[in-house]
Formats: sequence, structure tokens, C-alpha cells
Amino acid sequence: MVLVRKPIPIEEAIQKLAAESKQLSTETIYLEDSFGRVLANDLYASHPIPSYTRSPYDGYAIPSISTSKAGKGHSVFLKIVGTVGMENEWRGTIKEGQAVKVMTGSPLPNGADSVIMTELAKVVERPGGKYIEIRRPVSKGENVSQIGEDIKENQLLVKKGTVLNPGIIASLATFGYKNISVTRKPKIGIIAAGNNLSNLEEPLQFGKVRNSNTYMLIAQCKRCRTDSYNFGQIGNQLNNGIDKIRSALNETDVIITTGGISVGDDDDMPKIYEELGAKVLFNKIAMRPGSITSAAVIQNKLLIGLSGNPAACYVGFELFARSVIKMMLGQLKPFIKRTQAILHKDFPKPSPVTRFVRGKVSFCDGKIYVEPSGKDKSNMVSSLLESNSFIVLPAGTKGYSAGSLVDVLLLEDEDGNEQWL
Ligand SMILES: Nc1nc2c(c(=O)[nH]1)N[C@H]1C(S)=C(S)[C@@H](COP(=O)(O)OP(=O)(O)OC[C@H]3O[C@@H](n4cnc5c(N)ncnc54)[C@H](O)[C@@H]3O)O[C@H]1N2
Ligand code: MOO
Ligand SMILES: [Mg+2]
Repeated sequence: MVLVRKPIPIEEAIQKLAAESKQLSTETIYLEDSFGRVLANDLYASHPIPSYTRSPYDGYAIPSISTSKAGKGHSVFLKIVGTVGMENEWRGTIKEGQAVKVMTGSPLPNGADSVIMTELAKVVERPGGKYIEIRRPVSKGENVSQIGEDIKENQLLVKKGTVLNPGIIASLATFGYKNISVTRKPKIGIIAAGNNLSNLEEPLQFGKVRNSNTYMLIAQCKRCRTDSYNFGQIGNQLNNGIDKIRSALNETDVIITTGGISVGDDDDMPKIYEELGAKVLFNKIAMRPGSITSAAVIQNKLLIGLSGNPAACYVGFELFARSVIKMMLGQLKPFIKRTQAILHKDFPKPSPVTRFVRGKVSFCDGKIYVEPSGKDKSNMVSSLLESNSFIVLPAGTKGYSAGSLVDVLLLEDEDGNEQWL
């Protein structure tokens, strides 16, 4: 039987996958383990920052009015009556003509409304004690950090669906969020199909290739900040493949296969879908490479069938599996970041369907440039070495010359897009 394959538009494939990629349950983790995890609920500021009026400098807290007569060759002298920010902390109310030594971050003592930096206040001995000499008027509020000037109480700090990065983690720690609720990571099972695959440690035999895709996919899952499980390889025995996928289903949320998805004699994946009773969502997409990327659903779990050809497998993962994982993680922006760049080299090939060329983005003089990162064949692995992006060339275009503005998808970006387009 010849398998009928009707190519569907990329957007439709994305929609079909989105319908099957519901957000997973949540779990509570320690803040120190939260880097790269996705926040499961909105978090608010439980108090203002700063929570007290404080000095941003080492210096002297003073009543500014005491300096009004300083300037034009005239100094004023304020008596140092204590120090804040030390063990024997001074706790009084500063009067006119007085100053209290403060450290960066110290609370401003009562009676003070400004701070003069150490460098601008010369300490002098005078009858009755130590004084600071001030040569210019200091205005009210000068060098004072006001309550809530950084973050207001009850302000929304971080939206649910945000990927936690060091800056966000710092903000959450500021409010004492020791435990936080995040979406659990989807468990991705990886299976390589193919008769001619050898393990990495085996000496290479004629007609065989090493199973590089499994390692690529593990790393791609990591880049999506989720965990993958290597279920090894399946050869050309149909039952073996069916059993392996069945048992992997019990331990995973999504199974990604690579290889065996096309129309060759040993391409068993379509038969495996059929034998398993999986509902096929699509088995061809109008794009290159990765046109035979397929997806099916069984026991409410997604099977994503990627090409065996390394570059097509890579592209299929980034365009589809990546978004599936991010949707399951409840990410606000599950789609790959798209921007525009100036093509640095000619790309003369026409594109009858949308083409994703492995690209290398670089930045120069405030502009974004992109060039193909190597030979553009889906069975080639070399173009992946330097690829950090895909150049998107729309269907029906006849090739591009250097200098043209093209769309690019940024693979290393963690922020993402809310929409596919
Ligand atoms: N008559 C047709 N032939 C092919 C078509 C077609 O439409 N009609 N589609 C081509 C396209 S496009 C692609 S892409 C490939 C897809 O092939 P499969 O997904 O069936 O993959 P395999 O046949 O198993 O292997 C293809 C190729 O990739 C190498 N490979 C496979 N697995 C791995 C792995 N884990 N690590 C590294 N390399 C792997 C394998 O050695 C083969 O060279 O089909 C075209 N053919
Ligand atoms: O469309 Mo196949 O998946 O390269 O190159
Ligand atoms: Mg094949």
C-alpha cells in the first residue's frame, strides 16, 4: 500500500500540535533550583523595596536646612553626633546643626532628610567634638532612597509562564520566595529507528552511520530546559518498535522518534502508528527540510516522528517539538523568536515550499546579518556546526541575493514569541 501524504501548511501543523500540548501539572521547588524553570503562578511584591528610607552612599545624614547658608566661600559645620549602620547604632533624632554618619544601605535617622557623601564632607576637630565641613547647600531628599522607589508593594513582579533567569530569581529572593511553584518538565522519550545505525562506541562498518540524532535531540531537549530519556534504537522488526514505543509511553509525556518515517522498505514508523492505533495528526508538511515530519496521538500522548536525515531532524525538532515542550511548560511565549536580518551571501536556490536554511546570525555595527551556515542538504550534518538560526525563505521565491532582508528564527533565544508568526 502506498501511503497517501497530503502536505499541510506549517501553521496548521502547529495548530494541531497546540491542541494536544496542554500545560502539565505544577510542582514546588527551591528557588535555588529554579533557573530555566517556568513559573506556574503570578508573583507579587509582598512589601515595598526599599522597605525603609535609606542612604545610597557612605556619608552623613543631615537636615538639609542646616546647609542653606553654605556656598560662595562660606562653609557650615555640622556636629557628628553618632553613627548608623554600626554595632552601637545611634538612635535619636537629628537636630539642626547635627550630622550622623551613615553607611550605604543604612536607614536614614529621624530628623535627617538628605545625605552628603563622605568625599564632600571634610571632618574637622572643633571645640566640642568632630564636625563635618560642608561647602554647598544640600537639597531636601538629596541622596535618599525613598520607600517603594524601586518596587511598590503589591506590584506584579513576575507573570506566570515566565522562564526564570538570574535577574528574576534575584527579585524573588528579595521578597523571600524560598519555594516557588513551577510547571513540571515534560518527559521526552527519544527513539532512533533505522537498520543502518551503529552506536557511538562501535567501530564504523561499511554502510552504517553512527546514531548522532539521538545525541542531538537530547541536547535540543536540554536547550528547551526539559528532560529526555534515551530509549535506544529500533531496527527493522516491527514488533520490537511497537513494544518499545508502548513501554516508553508509560514513562514519558511525548515520544520523539527519528528515522524510518519516509517511504523506504524499512521505514516502519507509519506502520507502527497504525498498529498502535495512534491517531495521525499529519504526515507531511509543506516545507523543506523536514517535510515528512509526522505527528500522532495515542493515550493522550504525542508521538512526533522526525526525519532520519540529521538536518531535517534538527529543523523538525526546533519548529515543532520545541513549541510543544514550551506549551506543555505553560510558557507565555512558546514559539521561536523571529526577527529580520540582512542576508550576507547569495542563496540562489528557488523555494517551491517554505524553506528553512540553517543560518549563522552575527551582529555588526548595530545590524543583524545572516548567512547559510553550510551546505543546504537535509542529509548533511556539517551545516549544523555553526547554525544558530534558520533563514525563512517563503514558498514561491526564486532565490535571494546578498543584501536582501530575510526573516530569521533565533535558535539560541530563550525569550520566544507569543505567536508562530
Ligand atoms: N522516494 C522517496 N524517498 C525519500 C523521500 C520521499 O519523499 N520519497 N523523502 C526524503 C526525505 S525528504 C527525507 S528527510 C528522508 C527521510 O528518511 P527517514 O525519516 O525515513 O529516515 P531513514 O530512512 O531512517 O534515514 C534517512 C537517512 O538518515 C540517516 N539516519 C537515520 N537515523 C539516523 C540517526 N539516528 N542518526 C544519524 N543519521 C541517521 C540514515 O543513515 C539515512 O542516511 O527520506 C528521503 N527519501
Ligand atoms: O524534507 Mo526531508 O525531511 O529533508 O529533507
Ligand atoms: Mg527512510
